[in-house]
This record gives sequence, structure tokens and C-alpha cells, in this order.
Amino acid sequence: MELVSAAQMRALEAAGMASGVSGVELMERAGAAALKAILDWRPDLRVPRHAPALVLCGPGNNGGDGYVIARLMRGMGFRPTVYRYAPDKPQPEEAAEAARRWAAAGGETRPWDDDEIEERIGSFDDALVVDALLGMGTTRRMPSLRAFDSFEPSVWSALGSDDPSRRRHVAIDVPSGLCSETGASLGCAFSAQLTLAIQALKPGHVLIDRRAGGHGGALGEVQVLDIGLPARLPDDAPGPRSFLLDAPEARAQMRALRPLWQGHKFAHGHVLVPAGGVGKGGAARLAARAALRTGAGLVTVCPPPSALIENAARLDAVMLRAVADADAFAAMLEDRRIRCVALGMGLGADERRSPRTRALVEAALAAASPADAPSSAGPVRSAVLDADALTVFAQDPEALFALTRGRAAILTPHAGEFARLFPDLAARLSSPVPSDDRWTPFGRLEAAREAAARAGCTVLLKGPDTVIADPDGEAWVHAAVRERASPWLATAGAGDVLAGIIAGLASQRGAPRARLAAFAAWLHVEAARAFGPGLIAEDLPDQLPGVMRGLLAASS
Ligand SMILES: NC(=O)C1=CN([C@@H]2O[C@H](COP(=O)(O)OP(=O)(O)OC[C@H]3O[C@@H](n4cnc5c(N)ncnc54)[C@H](OP(=O)(O)O)[C@@H]3O)[C@@H](O)[C@H]2O)[C@@H](O)CC1
Ligand SMILES: [K+]
Repeated sequence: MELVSAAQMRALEAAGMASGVSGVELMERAGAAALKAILDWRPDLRVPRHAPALVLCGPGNNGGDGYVIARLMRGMGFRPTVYRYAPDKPQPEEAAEAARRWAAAGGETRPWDDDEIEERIGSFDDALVVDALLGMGTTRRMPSLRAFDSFEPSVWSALGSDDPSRRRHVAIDVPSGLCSETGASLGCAFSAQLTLAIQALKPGHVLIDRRAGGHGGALGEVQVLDIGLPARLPDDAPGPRSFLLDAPEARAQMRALRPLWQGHKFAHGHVLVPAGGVGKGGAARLAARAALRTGAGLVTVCPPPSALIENAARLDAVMLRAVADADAFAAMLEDRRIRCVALGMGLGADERRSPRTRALVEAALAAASPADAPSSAGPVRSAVLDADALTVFAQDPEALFALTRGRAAILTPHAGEFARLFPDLAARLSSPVPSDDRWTPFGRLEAAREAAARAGCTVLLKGPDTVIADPDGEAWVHAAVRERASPWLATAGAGDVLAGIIAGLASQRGAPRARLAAFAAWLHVEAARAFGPGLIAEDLPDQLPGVMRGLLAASS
């Protein structure tokens, strides 16, 4: 599913209007679809028709949606009151028309008043609250709105009102104060129990912003409302494209692998996983097993000769070959059947071990295919760099980027490794939204894109909301949030398994890399969810066959 930026949403809206639908009609559709969704979500609200409701309307078109909802609710017998925020600000034409229609229908509009809103909420804790203050047009820090405190989850749980049957806080498009591009809470944000995204999901619906200085802001359940705009972005829509790796896409990725499973084991590709020395081989073995379980034809763990016996005692289906140094590794890489090298896991980044780690990285990248190799050039060979393969370049990230630029490579940093390679981007990601005028949204998508452009290869920034970007700007988000949250993945070695899954997929299909890595993140999370509590990293690879079988069954 595509994640649509505010600028792209405007292009979509313009395309809809060019096909003859007016802006006023789009707003009417948005309002009607929102009210239907609210009543489907809480069918009990259909019954006591005189239920009180507060509709919080802002100065822009998000507010316009609110006036339409208020009018339609009134027509159904609700008693909504509109609170107008920033009443002196001129409204766009469509929103002004929606406000006129509301007034013509006899609706009551009151100026914003924190005390009054708080009081109303206090006296009607069963009131439906519709937040239509700000949507995609939020460009700067929100002033602190005391009334928003009344909707805070902690307040509702203290009142005993967080019981699912009493949920009533609905945000139109995005909770006001939450940046639709990044998910950042811009100072003060509405806490919703249901968020109704107009026409498409925006990045802010799936990204988690961890920066300090925000207050409130929750999405609750997220639904997308189709208001009849074109399903696809026009070709000339601005900005790079972003996608969510959701269940339909995971099934499509699985279907794309199926034809590859009919050939010889070498047709599935051979993966090499360099390992650390004595006592340090566990991480590489975890990655190797995951690569094999994901469908690599052959997987070989390559420890230094001193650790050969130890690894031999722990491996069966995974093969083993000692690699004394980078020259021996480079010689091994002359075998064209090797389709992927995954390295960094357990290799070591301390003074003693980093020369070997660095030399192996250099050899792996020198042997990786050019990123833009045509399919006529034969199978792609990729390199997956994780953990110590990244950390050894902390003092000199440019030296790494000189090797990765233009190569079929995937860097898989977690937040700490990302900060070592891209300290300025990490600092921007965590700095509070400035209180001065306009804010240029900078979130995980922007950070991953910038990192991929710098490194000249694919970058996967790990997290519950994993973001993967290619250097051309195409980006994928894999969101293990809400119903797909998988707290069990916070276990030692889980990252090694992810590197192995990526390698297993890359050994079968070398491209497109960002998409493939996003699918790996999906498999990784589903494996964790399939196992559930008590998960340790060793359990993950053996869950993969069941997860993949499930995807195939769902897509046949
Ligand atoms: N596109 C579509 O297909 C459709 C879109 N629709 C709806 O339109 C919504 C987008 O509408 P929008 O563009 O008018 O922006 P919106 O969020 O209402 O706010 C703009 C106003 O807020 C102000 N403002 C900004 N930041 C602020 C702050 N921190 N604190 C205070 N004020 C702030 C800003 O002021 P300015 O920055 O201009 O000074 C301006 O006055 C979209 O989310 C969806 O709900 C549907 O109706 C139909 C189809
Ligand atoms: K809103």
C-alpha cells in the first residue's frame, strides 16, 4: 500500500478534481464516510439519537470535514456543538462552504474555550468527540491546548472510560498536532481512539516518532476512508514514493518467489556468512540458519581456522569452511554461484578484531554486483552488512560509503549503529520540533532516504517501524505496531536472524532491494508472532517455514 505525503495527496486531489469532482463534493464525501465509519465502529451510538457530541474544527479543510460531519450528525438527531479553533483565520473556500451549510442547518458554533470544552467533557463523559482541528496542513508546532488533556489516555483510564465499549475520541485524517509526514507530536497532540485517514495512509499513520518534547498524540485504531479519488498517484506526483509492506504485499512477494523453487539448489543461490573467532560464532550461525530456512540453496559459515571445530560441532545443514584471511575470502568469492554475503554478526569491532572485519567487508563489497546491473548480466550478488561490519567504520563512515556506493548492498543498522554512521541525521531525528515558525518535517523516512543517498546503497533502519530506502528515494515501511506489535523480538540475536532472512531472500532474487528487505522484516516479525512469549532468537528461523506456508496458502 502506498503511503502518501501531503504534497502527493494534493496531487491526487487535483487529479480527482480534474476528472470533474469538486472540492466541496470531496469534503462532503469525506464527512459522510467518516460518520458512517464512526457509527460502524460504535453501533450503539446509532440508538440514543440525542447523544451529545463535540466537533473541534480548525481553520483549514480538516475543519471543513468537521463541519460536514457535524451537519450530518445533527440531521440524524445528535446534538453536536462545533468549537472553532483560530476563528479569525480565513478559511479555504470549501471549508467556508461547509461552515455555511452547517450554520444554515441551524448548527451551533462556539469559539474555542479550553475551560468550556473541559467542562463539557467532564459533564458528558459519553460525548462523542470529533477532532477536525488540523490534518495534513499542520506546518508548525501546536500551541498547548489544555482541552486536549481531557482526552489523554491516562485521564480516560482514571475515569474508567478507556473501556472499549466507551471509546469515543475520533480524529479526522490525523490526530491534530501529529505530523502526517513523520508521526511527530508537534508540541501538543490529540489522543484518538479511532483515526480515519482520508483516502490514503500517510507516513505519520505508521511511523513512531521518538523525539523529545512532544505531548500526547495517539492514533488508536486506524481506518482508511475511500472518497473516490484515483487509486494510484499520478505519474507527475511530487516527491519520492513510499510504501507500506502490508499483508497483501507480503503475499505478492511470496508468490514472486514460488517459480524460483523449482530448480537446482544452486538456482536458489549460495550464501556466505563470515563468523567471528572462538566463542563468537553464535550470531553468524543464527543468520546462516535463517538464510537457509528462507530458501537459500546453500549456506556456508566461514569462521577463522581456530574456530572450525567449535562451529563443526554446532552445524549440520549449514556448511562450514574456514577462511583464514580476506585473501582467502576473496578467492572463495570467485565462485559465481555465491549470490549473497551477510556479514558483521559477531565479527568483532574491537582493536584486535576490526582489521579482519574491515578486510572481509572490503572483499565482500568488491565482489558485489553493481547496483544497476541489467538482468542480462546474470544473477545479482549482494552484500548485507550488519552490526560490527558497520561499527568498524564508525570513525570513518565515508570510507564505508566509498565501498558501498553503486553496489548491490544493504546496510541494516539499528538506531545505535545508524547514529555511528550518520550522526547528523540521528541528531535531527531526535531533536525536538522547534518552536519557531515553520518546520521542515524530518522523520525516519527522510533520515533513511538521506542515509541511502549518502551510502549509495539500500539502508534498512531497524525499529518497530522499520524503514528501508533505496538510493533513488523509493522507501518501504514495515510497521510492527498496534495489532502487529511483537515485543518478543526485543531479544538478543534477533537482528542477526533478520540479516540472515534478508540474505536468504537476496540469494533468490537480487532486486528490488528495499522491497525485498521490507519483506524480510515482515517474515521476521511474523516468525516472532507465530512463536509468541518466551521467544529466543534460536526459535525464529524454525518458525519461517510455517509463516511462508501460511502466506502461500493465503495467496493461492
Ligand atoms: N486532500 C484531499 O484529498 C482532501 C482533504 N481533505 C481534508 O483537508 C485536510 C487538509 O486541509 P488543509 O490543507 O487546509 O490543512 P489543515 O490541516 O486543515 O490545516 C491548515 C490550516 O491550519 C493552520 N495551521 C497549520 N499548522 C498549525 C499549527 N501548528 N497551529 C495552528 N494552526 C496551524 C494553517 O495555517 P497556515 O500554516 O496557513 O498559516 C491553515 O490555516 C486533510 O487533512 C483532510 O482532512 C478532505 O476534506 C477532502 C479531500
Ligand atoms: K484532525
